[in-house]
Amino acid sequence: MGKIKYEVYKEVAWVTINRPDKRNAIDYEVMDRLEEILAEIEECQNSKIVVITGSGSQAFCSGGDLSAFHSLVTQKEAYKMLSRMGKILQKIFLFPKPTVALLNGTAVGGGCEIAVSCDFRVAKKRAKFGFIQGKLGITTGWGGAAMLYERISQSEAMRLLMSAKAVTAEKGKELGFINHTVEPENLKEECLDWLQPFLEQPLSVLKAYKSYWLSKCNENKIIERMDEEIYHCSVLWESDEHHQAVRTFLNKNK
Ligand SMILES: CC[C@H](C(=O)O)C(=O)SCCNC(=O)CCNC(=O)[C@H](O)C(C)(C)COP(=O)(O)OP(=O)(O)OC[C@H]1O[C@@H](n2cnc3c(N)ncnc32)[C@H](O)[C@@H]1OP(=O)(O)O
Repeated sequence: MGKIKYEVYKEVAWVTINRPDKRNAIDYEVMDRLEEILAEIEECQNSKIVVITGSGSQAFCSGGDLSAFHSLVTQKEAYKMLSRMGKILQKIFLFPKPTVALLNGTAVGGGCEIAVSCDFRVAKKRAKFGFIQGKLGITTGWGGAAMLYERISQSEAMRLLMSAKAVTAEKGKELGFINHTVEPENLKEECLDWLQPFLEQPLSVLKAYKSYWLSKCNENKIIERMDEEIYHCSVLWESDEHHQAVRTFLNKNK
């Protein structure tokens, strides 16, 4: 089984990051497959909605693979990786079909950026999420802040980003970041139940409503703000604080 599982089931395209032993961290192979699968889903007439989730019961996604990206030292090296994943999240944010992040567990760092790139977030009860990048001496690096400011209020978005703290799905519901919570036992079916009213509409209607939202967003402005954020993260990436924080994490189990 590859690092991403993809199937169409009950008119939903299910995309599952499949690295549970690494808390579904994103590496270059995951990026390769995400690019391929998103292109396939865009053309597919058998799916009306895209759900992105993670394998296992512990994590949705723990962000960038710190082992894989530890070798990126300079701003230029970091920017190449960050901008590649940033383009993937731009594609998800601007995707013509409705998109859903199904948080099957913890979402931290870039994992939250994947979640915020989706139109909706459905979370397992007691899941936690956190834009924790500040603890690594960087900001969000895949455009997550720009997208978060489109999803919830400025002050709550800024609080999540600047505090770099993980919060519960219940708190996320209060903020309007989490749209629905489901019991852990039957995530996929409960998520499908919540999506059922959407699935009763023709794909053409769902795509039209998504396009009205994207018109309001001003796509070019979103892309510009995401690119600016990605560049700033790549500059911070070079800092000793960031490299030390990554070393600390990678040495923690040694
Ligand atoms: C690239 C930039 C990007 C961005 O913002 O644009 C980012 O995402 S920066 C943020 C990067 N992510 C992190 O700092 C999170 C690191 N992981 C954790 O904090 C924890 O693993 C957590 C909370 C996700 C889960 O904790 P838990 O106790 O359940 O698991 P372990 O920590 O014991 O981890 C199990 C196993 O997975 C490996 N792991 C977890 N996260 C990552 C990761 N992001 N990259 C690489 N490897 C990861 C961890 O090392 C353990 O491996 P093992 O071989 O079993 O020791």
